[in-house]
Amino acid sequence: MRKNIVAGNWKMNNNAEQTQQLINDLKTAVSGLETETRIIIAPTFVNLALAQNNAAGSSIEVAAQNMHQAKNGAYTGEISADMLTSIGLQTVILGHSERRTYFGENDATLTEKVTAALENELEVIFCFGELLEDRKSDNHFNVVESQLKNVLFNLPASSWEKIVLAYEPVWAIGTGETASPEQAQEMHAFIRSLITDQYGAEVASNVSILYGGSVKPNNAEEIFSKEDVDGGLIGGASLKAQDFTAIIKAI
Ligand SMILES: O=C[C@H](O)COP(=O)(O)O
Repeated sequence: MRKNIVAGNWKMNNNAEQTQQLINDLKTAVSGLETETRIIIAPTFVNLALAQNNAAGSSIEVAAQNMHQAKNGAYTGEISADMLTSIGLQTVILGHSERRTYFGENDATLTEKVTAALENELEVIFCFGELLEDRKSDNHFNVVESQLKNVLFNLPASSWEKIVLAYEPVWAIGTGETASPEQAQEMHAFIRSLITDQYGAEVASNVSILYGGSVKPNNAEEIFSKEDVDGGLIGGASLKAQDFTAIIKAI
């Protein structure tokens, strides 16, 4: 049975002190919550170990925002899957649109990254989604289908236990504009149907599909109420303990 997940992608925000403070605030806020929802935060690389230590003993899981596909070697500035698991991390976000846009990540790179993550037994939160021009030209289903098929559909069915999907229409990220709950549901149902066609109903029904793109306390409940929306990948609103907690409570 798939789980609801609320994951906060902190992006390039919060120094060490702010990381510690936000985790402390979050721990207090979620300590009394009776929820089955998985709560994940993804601080910047340099603060992952600190976050891991601070979150220990709470229900907050820590994830990385990215990793390199190589095992190790001369890749200045990069971080390997083994380095992440060595500090106790179990989850990595891959394929975020900011990585695709600003750092040139594409289907080929992401195939390598997903493979390396899974080989190291990391869970992958795989992000994908169409640009505004794709939606305007009614090409959004094709774009999403190819992003998924090119990177994930060669995996064996067993690997899907370690895959979480995050549909993030690029036009809704950080813009204050969200997909309507109906648009999100329409796309999430389409994604689940693609997985059903490729892997069968059991795999499809067990995959958590998160929505990301300007999810806030005031719109989370309506988006999360949709049948195929299993939570969210939250950017801006994950930087305030109160807002992030309100979003967790909205499931
Ligand atoms: O990873 C999170 C997404 O990019 C959403 O960011 P946002 O909530 O600031 O729009």
